[in-house]
Amino acid sequence: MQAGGVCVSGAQAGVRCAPARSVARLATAKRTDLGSVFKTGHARPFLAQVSSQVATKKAELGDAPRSRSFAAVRMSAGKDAPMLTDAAQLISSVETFVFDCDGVIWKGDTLIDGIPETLDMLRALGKKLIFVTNNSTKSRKQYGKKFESLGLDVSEEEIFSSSFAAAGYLKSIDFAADKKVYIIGEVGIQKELEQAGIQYLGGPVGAVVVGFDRYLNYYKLQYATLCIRENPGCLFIATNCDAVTHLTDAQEWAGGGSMVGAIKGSTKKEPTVVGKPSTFMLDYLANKFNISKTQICMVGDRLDTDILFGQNGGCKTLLVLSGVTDLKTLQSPDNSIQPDFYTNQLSDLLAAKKVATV
Ligand SMILES: O=C(O)COP(=O)(O)O
Repeated sequence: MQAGGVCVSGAQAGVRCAPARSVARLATAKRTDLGSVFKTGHARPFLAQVSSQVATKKAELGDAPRSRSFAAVRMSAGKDAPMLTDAAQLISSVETFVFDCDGVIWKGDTLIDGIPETLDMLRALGKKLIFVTNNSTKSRKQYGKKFESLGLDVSEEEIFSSSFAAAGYLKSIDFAADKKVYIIGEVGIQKELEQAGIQYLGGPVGAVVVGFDRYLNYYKLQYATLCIRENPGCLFIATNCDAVTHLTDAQEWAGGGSMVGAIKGSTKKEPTVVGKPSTFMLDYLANKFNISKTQICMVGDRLDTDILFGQNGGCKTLLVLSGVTDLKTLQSPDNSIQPDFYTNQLSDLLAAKKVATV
């Protein structure tokens, strides 16, 4: 278990992660609060680095590196995606909506405008709703509580997180019962591994799972590196490679891709990615609910994860501009990932209701 910045798993048991408490404070700070957070002693150099990354991040957004471990990657033929003008037509053309969470449903812990009404409308129209998040910090059960705390009626069975995907992937390959997993990540991965009956404390380590980890430190990097480099057959699994995430709605923060990038750097190995855009979760849920993927509309705010995920699975795709992708990035000549449609935010689908009631 890892709690409050103390690492109590694997080789680094009991090691205090110096900047962890400050990171936790920073996570709840608005941009204007950063000054007071900076005054904390040991956090200053660390936070100075964070601040400069935040300043340059927006310019980098269209350039998130893609893992080569994905299955086939479908790119559109360089034609700009049209803006969604007929929400009713899109809604009637599919049976299921798969929603990304961060940037579509919420930003950090803040609900995006119009979400409850939009979900209610889609449910009233008989659509199946599924929520898929690359953020591995929570288990499906914990996400259920998050939805509830935001006033959304979503059941655990409708939620698929990359923490769940990591455990599901290991089960799907019959991960050896006598081997353990070493986790760079937070409690969500631990809980999902427990649920799947997979051990993650001690050795021998047969797989390293890397997810978003606010308590990352050098010892964790070193232990994961040793396992991957020196344990014969040790797997390197990434929950996701997202460049940024929303710890708060006030700014974007270094995402799970930064932790995965560190291990790629030290091992020179490519991970098996189980989160979006890998189709592992899509295949799983399509199979579980017996849904044809052509009857799914994938809605997301990221091109290189959500939209690619939908396209890799043969789904319709809708990009919303309420998250990390802006219109400029979508329409940049450097962007080769074009959704079927784009719109400002999910609640634009409510236009279908207006049409129906006129
Ligand atoms: O927070 C992340 O890294 C990604 O989360 P998302 O898949 O819900 O957008």
